Formats: sequence, C-alpha cells, structure tokens
Amino acid sequence: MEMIYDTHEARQIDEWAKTSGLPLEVLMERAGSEIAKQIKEHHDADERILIVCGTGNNGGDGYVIGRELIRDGYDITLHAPFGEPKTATARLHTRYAEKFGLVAEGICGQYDVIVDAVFGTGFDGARFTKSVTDLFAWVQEQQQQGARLYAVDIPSGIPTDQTSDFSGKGLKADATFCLHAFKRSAFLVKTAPFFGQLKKIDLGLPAFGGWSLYDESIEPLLTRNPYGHKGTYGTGLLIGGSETMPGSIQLATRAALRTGIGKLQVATVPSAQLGLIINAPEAMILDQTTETIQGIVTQVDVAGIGPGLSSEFTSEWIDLLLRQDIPVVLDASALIRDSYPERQAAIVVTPHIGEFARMTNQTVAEVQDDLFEQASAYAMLHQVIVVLKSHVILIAKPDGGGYVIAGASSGLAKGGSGDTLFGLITSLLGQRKHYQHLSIERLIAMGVSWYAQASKQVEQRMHPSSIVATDLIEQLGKVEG
Ligand SMILES: NC(=O)C1=CN([C@@H]2O[C@H](COP(=O)(O)OP(=O)(O)OC[C@H]3O[C@@H](n4cnc5c(N)ncnc54)[C@H](OP(=O)(O)O)[C@@H]3O)[C@@H](O)[C@H]2O)[C@H](O)CC1
Ligand SMILES: [K+]
Repeated sequence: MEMIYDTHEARQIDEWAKTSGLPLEVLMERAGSEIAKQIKEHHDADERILIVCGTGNNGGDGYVIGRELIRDGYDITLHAPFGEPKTATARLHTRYAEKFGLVAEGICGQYDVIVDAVFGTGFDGARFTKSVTDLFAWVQEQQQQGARLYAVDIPSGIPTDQTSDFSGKGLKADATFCLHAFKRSAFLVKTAPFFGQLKKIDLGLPAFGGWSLYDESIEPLLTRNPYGHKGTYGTGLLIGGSETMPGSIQLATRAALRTGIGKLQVATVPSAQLGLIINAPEAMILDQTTETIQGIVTQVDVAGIGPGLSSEFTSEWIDLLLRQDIPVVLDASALIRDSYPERQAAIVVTPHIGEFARMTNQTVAEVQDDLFEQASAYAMLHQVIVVLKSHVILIAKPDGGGYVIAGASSGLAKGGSGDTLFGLITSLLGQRKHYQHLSIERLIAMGVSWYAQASKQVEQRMHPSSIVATDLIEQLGKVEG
C-alpha cells in the first residue's frame, strides 16, 4: 500500500532515516537518480531540458537530476532564479554536480521538458512575491508552447497538507514524482488537478504514518467457502425508505444482495415493499415499526439504517440498534447523532461531504480544504469509522489513520450511489465471520474498492453522464479482482 503523508510525517521520516544511519544526502541522491531514470525512459538526449531549482532541498533534488542526465549526454540547462541552495545537503550535491559541468545559467528560448524543482514541502504560501509569480507565468507560457512539465515531490506553489489558504496559483504539472509517499494535497479537490499523473519514487524507506492509498486486490471478497451455507455469510437488517423516498432502500437492498450477505431483512414502508417484491425478491420484507425492529434486531449480524428514511422514530431505532453487540452503519437521515455510546462492535458513519459538513457544523469548503484532518478528528473523537464520500472516498479509523480510495467513475456523482455503497458496506460487515482475517477498516476499504472498480468498468460501455446506480450494482458481480 502507498503511504500518504503530511509535512510533519515527511519530516519525521527524514529524521528517522538520519538517526537510523541513512543521511539525507543519500535520500536526495536516490530521489534525483530515480527521477532522472524515469525522464530518460520518456525523453531523448537531444531534447532541450530545463531544470528550475529553488533554494531548499527540492532544489537539491533538481541538481541530482541534472547531474544524472548530463552524465548521459543530455542537453541540460539548470536555472536557479533565487540563487544557490541554502541547505547543507543541497549544497553538497550542488558542489558535486559542478564536477560534471552542471552550473546555474540563464534561460533562453523554448524548452521541450521543464523539471520543477523550485518548491516542495517547504513552500511558504504566505509569501507570493512578484519574482515567484513571474517565474510561474514564464513556465506556463513554455507549457502553452508545448513544454512538458514534471514536478519534483509537489508542483511548486501547492500546499502539502490542506488548502484553506491556497491562492489557486501554482505550477500545473503533467506528472509529479512523489518522493517516498504521496502528499495529502494530491487528493484534495482544489489541488489535485495541479499534480497531473502521480508517480511514486521509492526511496527505500519503511512505510510509516497513518494514511495510505488503498490498492490491494479485492480477490478475498470474490471467493466463497465451498462448504458454506447461508448462515456462513450472516444476516443483515436494513432500515430505510419512506412514502416519498421509496427508491434508495431498493438500491441499498440490491447492492447488499449482490455483495454476498447470506440473508437480508428489510424494514420499510408499504410503497417501498411493493418495489422490493418485484426488484429484490431474495430479501425478506418487514414493516417499519418499533415492534418489528425490536423483534428482529437480536437475530441479525449487522444493521444499517438511513437511506430514504423519514420517520419520527429514527433516533429511537438508532438507539435500539446501538444497544446490540453488532456493527451498525448509519447513513443519510440516520446521521443525526452528536455522540455515540462506547461499545465493542463498530459504528460506521457514511456521510457525503455535505452531510459531513452539517454533522461538524462547517461549510463544505472548510471540510474539502482539510479533508484528512476533518475525517480523522471525527473518527478519533467519537471512536467511529468514517466513510467520507467526496471526489475520493476516505475511510478514517478511530486511531487517526485511514485509507483513500481514488479513481471511481465521475458518473457516481449522482443520487443513488450513496445508497448502493451503504448496502454494500452493511452486507460485508454482516459477513465479518467469513472475513475474520481482515480488520474491519480493511474490509470496508476493500468493499469501497470493489465499488470503485465496478464503476470504472461500467465506464467502458457507457458515458459517465449516463451511469446510474443500477448499472453499478449489476457490474459488481462482473469485477474480477
Ligand atoms: N523524505 C523525502 O521525502 C525527501 C525529500 N526531499 C526533498 O526535500 C523537499 C523539502 O525540502 P525543504 O528544504 O524543507 O523545502 P523546499 O525545498 O520545498 O523549500 C524551502 C526553500 O524554499 C524557499 N521558499 C519557501 N517559500 C518561498 C516563497 N514563498 N518564496 C520564495 N522562497 C520560498 C525557502 O526560503 P527561506 O527564505 O524560507 O529559507 C527555502 O529555501 C521535499 O519536497 C523533497 O523535494 C529530499 O531531497 C529527499 C528526502
Ligand atoms: K516542485
């Protein structure tokens, strides 16, 4: 799994390497050489390559890249608009690069490739001087004339952790070589478009830190025990639907049935019951009353409540579910609590970004700016698992870390997707016994990954604008792992 760091974690791993005997000079050497290798794979020695270096270690990486390319006969111009690097590590590499004839010079004419080694994680967004603005404008002109732009670690001008003060100004790379770990801003809505293609550069350091990009195979979810029976795969209870919103519980039910649950009980209103008889005859249908819910809740392995629900008893039913020793999934209309009881079994909340903003008394923009921290803070404070649905999906763990699932189809940005994901998550948690070897958060991450992969496959046969939740549910069964 690929790690996602904030500035603090990036500094910590440097410090760890240093105290463990691996100096920063070596990390810089690895970073620069690996990036140079990748540039050589895509560009010939006769292309004009410009490396723009800043005064920190990001600039130092640039000197190593230049040296490695010049050594192989590439046509390199190194430009240091703010003067020579100031850090001891970068200066060491500057001196060494001089031995290969790499010295800073002026810029002239059009370049084929520009390497942005101006600012990395040390950029101070509060200082946007005219010289920085002019440099960015010049690089953008070069791009308009056809230059390809590669950023080292982070595109210059882009913050690392959160975007509340982001001016919107920064270099927009075709690809970014992310050193050791991705940085959080590569997944934030305002800054992600500046990164272009993300390319991870391995510096040989151990994985460390709280957040990672989930990229594991979903194979375990697609395999079944040949000796199992319906009891092996648990019984789920879904509570949702109302006279005015009968559709969402149908989608949730169908998604749960397509993702392996052994038995499914659905407590809903009469108009939604009719739809379920036709569209999901495999589910068992219950009346949506306190008595029925009370009666069934002791017999199920998981309960999910919320989609399309509109009842004066919602809060009472949530309490009822939380008193059982089973995982509980809260979605949509059931996202109404500001505290949760201490309990052994997991509580999972699955808000979209607007619901999460309401739950935390913030604006959507405030949540988007600091997505990781916001999700973590809620999960840690309430000791719940947060599945936060935005342009990426974050699964925040109560211990402060979490998983990011990226790459789902843009076609999912419409009604019905959340109901589908809710049904899928509830179904998988009902099968906990079968998936004992996975932590609950990994099981959820794998489920979200299943959903994202299915959406990508639907895109192969229809335009994202046309994709509806039903297409996705049908595709779940065709994903190959
Ligand atoms: N483990 C790793 O991932 C490794 C990462 N490396 C690289 O190191 C950088 C971080 O290096 P750092 O020196 O901390 O910071 P930067 O190079 O990004 O920037 C600091 C210099 O930039 C100047 N600066 C900052 N903001 C501005 C601004 N608004 N205007 C002008 N100049 C600015 C700053 O100047 P000061 O006046 O504040 O001193 C600094 O000189 C990381 O991103 C990686 O690329 C290692 O190479 C390998 C290990
Ligand atoms: K950079």
